[in-house]
Amino acid sequence: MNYNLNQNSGQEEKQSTFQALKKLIQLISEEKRNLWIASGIILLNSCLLLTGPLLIGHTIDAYIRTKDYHGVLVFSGIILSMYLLAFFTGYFQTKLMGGVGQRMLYTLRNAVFNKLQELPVAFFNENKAGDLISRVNNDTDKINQFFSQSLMQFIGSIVTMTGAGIFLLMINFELGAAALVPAVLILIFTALVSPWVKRRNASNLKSVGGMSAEIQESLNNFKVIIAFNRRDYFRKRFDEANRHNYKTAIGAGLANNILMPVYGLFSSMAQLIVLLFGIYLISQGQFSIGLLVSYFSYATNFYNPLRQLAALWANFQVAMAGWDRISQILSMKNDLQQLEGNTLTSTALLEFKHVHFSYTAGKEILHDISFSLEKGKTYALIGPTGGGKTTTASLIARLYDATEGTVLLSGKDIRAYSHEERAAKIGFILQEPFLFTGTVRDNILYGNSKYKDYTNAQLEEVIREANLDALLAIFEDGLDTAVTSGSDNISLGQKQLIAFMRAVLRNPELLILDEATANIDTITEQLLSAILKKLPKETTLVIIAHRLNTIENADEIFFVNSGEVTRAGTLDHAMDLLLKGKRKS
Ligand SMILES: Nc1ncnc2c1ncn2[C@@H]1O[C@H](COP(=O)(O)OP(=O)(O)OP(=O)(O)O)[C@@H](O)[C@H]1O
Repeated sequence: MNYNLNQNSGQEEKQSTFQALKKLIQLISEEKRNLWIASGIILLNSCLLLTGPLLIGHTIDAYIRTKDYHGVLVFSGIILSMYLLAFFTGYFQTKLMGGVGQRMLYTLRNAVFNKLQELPVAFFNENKAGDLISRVNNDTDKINQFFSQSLMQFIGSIVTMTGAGIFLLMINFELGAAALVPAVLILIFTALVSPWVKRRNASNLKSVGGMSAEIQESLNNFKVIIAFNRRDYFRKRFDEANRHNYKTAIGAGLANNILMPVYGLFSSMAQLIVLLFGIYLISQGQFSIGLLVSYFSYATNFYNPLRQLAALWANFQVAMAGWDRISQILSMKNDLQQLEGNTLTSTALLEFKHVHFSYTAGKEILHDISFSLEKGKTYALIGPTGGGKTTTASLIARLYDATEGTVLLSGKDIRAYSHEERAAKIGFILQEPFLFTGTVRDNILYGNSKYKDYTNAQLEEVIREANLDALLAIFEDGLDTAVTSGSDNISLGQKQLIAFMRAVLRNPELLILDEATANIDTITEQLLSAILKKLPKETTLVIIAHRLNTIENADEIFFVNSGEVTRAGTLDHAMDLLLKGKRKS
């Protein structure tokens, strides 16, 4: 599956506006009732507003011209009450739709965020965090804005226009038909320019995503930027992203506003038609002044909402462009699926059978790899930088699936295990451990529900039994030591220790340490090796290390170079291979 959102035009983009809207409404199905109520109110409001001009015309012809002031007063009262009712129902509907919009935003953001949680590592390799944040934050808000502010006006405008159109035709068909000709031209124009308007808005949302990615990257790397004094470089990069966003925003703004003057022009044309044709009909004795006043009112009731629709239609296109970007994420599927009913085919704890792997199509990183790991043994993966050690370990932990060949865990295809089963069996300490804001305790217990209700004293006991107490003692406040976002208050080595404790406490059958001691001093490193020696004897260890002293106790050493894994025999032989490999590269 192509996980790159900016390359993947996605099926979602090809769907019609109607299909897109249908899917969006499905996602917020629990709001359907409120949408119906609000639509009912809009219908009532439009009926109230539409009967107004008819009553005004009637008041002029029946009471003002005959000087029946009692009738004028009664009808003025009726008209005023109708407008007041329309005001209160309008207020209620605005309140209702504001709630709908906010709940929709909540549901959408949850849906997108939950989908992100389901997606594999490959998805995050392909997409920048800043762009994803912009989709979760900004694009969902565009949809909220349309639903909370524009949708009901949109429906209201259409209902009012339809009603006014019917009245125009009913009062005088020829005059009505003539008055509606400009509206037909407007519809054709709108249908023609809408795809262009949507494209302009999509390009603007994309550039907002790009800018957000730029900000995220420079904030993440601010220490390097300051240390290398590259502020100007990043300023320039941000300026370019900002300029691009500015240009696309101007383009989108132009597209969104182009409808307005065109609609205005056609509305004025319609009024001129009504005036000239109406005067002609009065001169022929076929029309009264009262009717012409009502007629003008209906023509205004038809063309004013139409003018409003120009702005609302642009909002709708922005929302649909946002929805396309969101539905691209929602349509992504995790291709690391669980296989059904797999039988035992190997006795080893883990086995690679003719495994090939590519991160991107056409560039193979691992070539036809076969090896097996036995229960309770310690293995080391050594090899030159970029040789494929982390990639091999990532396939052992099923962060990715092999492009070809099979990985077996306890004799079964690794794809036959659920994510929970696999995570319980395999512990992986990454090169760059990631910690969450909280305490050392929160981070140690991350993904480990077994001890979540333990008191600190009970947990300390468990830590002592696992021989990890000397590591915990390194932290000033023990389990309560604060870890802040970005974990800048603790050292890289300390981060590795927390990741180490986290993995060991889960008691996995297979523990992978990818350069897990690279930032740790020699004495603490010896402490870690002692802990590793005391792990349950059936635990299998896979250690990736550049420092060879960390692997001297390995039962077997694999040499990983240029995407090939070979048995390296003794430590001396492995060092020989490593030196040769380095000389070659
Ligand atoms: N996410 C990725 N997308 C594309 N290519 C990648 C990705 N990660 C690694 N590679 C490529 O795969 C190859 C093997 O990388 P890998 O990280 O497995 O090497 P390594 O032996 O662990 O190196 P090191 O000792 O520096 O950690 C490299 O050529 C690298 O450029």
